[in-house]
Amino acid sequence: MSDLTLGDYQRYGRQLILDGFGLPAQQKLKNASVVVVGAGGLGCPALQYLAAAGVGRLGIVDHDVVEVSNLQRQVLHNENTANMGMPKAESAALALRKINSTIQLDVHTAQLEPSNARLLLEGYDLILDCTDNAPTRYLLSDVAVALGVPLVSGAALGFDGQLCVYNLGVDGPCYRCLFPVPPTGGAVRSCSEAGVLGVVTGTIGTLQALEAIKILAGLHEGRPTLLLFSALSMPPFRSIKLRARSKTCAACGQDGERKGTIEETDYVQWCGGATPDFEATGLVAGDASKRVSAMALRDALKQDPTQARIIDVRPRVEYGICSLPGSTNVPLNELVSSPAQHLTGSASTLYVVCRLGNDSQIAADALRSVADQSVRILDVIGGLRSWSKAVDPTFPVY
Ligand SMILES: Nc1ncnc2c1ncn2[C@@H]1O[C@H](COP(=O)(O)OP(=O)(O)OP(=O)(O)O)[C@@H](O)[C@H]1O
Ligand SMILES: [Zn+2]
Repeated sequence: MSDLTLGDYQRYGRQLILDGFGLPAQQKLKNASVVVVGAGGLGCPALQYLAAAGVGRLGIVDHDVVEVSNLQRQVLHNENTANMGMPKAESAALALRKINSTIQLDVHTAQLEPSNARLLLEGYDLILDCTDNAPTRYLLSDVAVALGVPLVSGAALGFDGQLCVYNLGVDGPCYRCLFPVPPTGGAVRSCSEAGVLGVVTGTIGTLQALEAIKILAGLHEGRPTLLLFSALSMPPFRSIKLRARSKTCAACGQDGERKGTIEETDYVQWCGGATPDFEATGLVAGDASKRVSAMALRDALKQDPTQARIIDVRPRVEYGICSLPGSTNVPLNELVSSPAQHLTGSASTLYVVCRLGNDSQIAADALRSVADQSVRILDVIGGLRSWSKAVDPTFPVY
């Protein structure tokens, strides 16, 4: 006997009539629960389609608040919720209730951590990883293994994306089977550093919802596959067949030594520490012999602009968006490959800037390695983000 209401038949009619879907699949969706961790670029489209398709219970976990820079791709949020600084989990729920008021939403404005992960995620049939950092990816994978539920994982950066279902069925691999050790710090870049196209997160997030619906409705073929998406290639999709679960995997293998150790694991440390956050106000101390605040750069320019040369190491496309007057653009890779070539001019101090204050440190070190004592080389803490916060509010933030 169907537990669909008359309204359900009307609402889901277009998928109910699909051959191979029908009433049985719709009922499975109605009785199913999915928790989506991250209500950002991937989580928003995923949640949107899961709610619209009638997944009976959706959990939303995100600790962050909505900002204007999210609206380019995080399609459940809007200008009002950004201006209010509303938590993303609430903002997403607000939009989802307008799409489908018949489903249950569990809103968790919380950061998923080893101490709360089991509690927040247990009781759901499936987990969606829509986050953007390695520690959370490992944590989610370990919890999915511990709870015995599939994990649909997405990632997007620049023009590229990835999609994979972990822990599927009896022998589907987990994230650790594929990546037993975390990538090294330098290899990991975030969307805020490297940029991302909204349609790319939209594509991957939508595919995450599709995988989830297939699994819940019993339509998934069950073969573990890694799907790679590259928006600038034609065709844009490639898929790689994955091996079954690794017997030696620390999490899901036979003697998995990590089993039962989630709460005791420092995932951030294991992944090489937190990404430094130089959302500077200009007040960060730093090593005074090597680093200065944006305000100190402003003062130096006021005092004697002829003695301050500014090298901006951002990529050309970013320099084209906005730049400090009098600065020279030398993208980081060019500078690092031949630093001596850029030690020209008569200024006594060379200031190195970038967007957030990370690349400028690498560039300043490269310049110091070839410079003599006559020139001081300083990088600007917090980069141009700090310049617009602490010195010139009319300078664009992007
Ligand atoms: N451990 C975690 N617990 C809860 N939410 C998380 C966790 N790690 C990441 N997230 C959330 O995952 C989402 C990732 O989405 P996305 O990268 O599109 O957003 P963003 O971090 O706001 O972007 P940007 O880097 O441009 O500021 C974010 O909303 C972030 O708050
Ligand atoms: Zn494994």
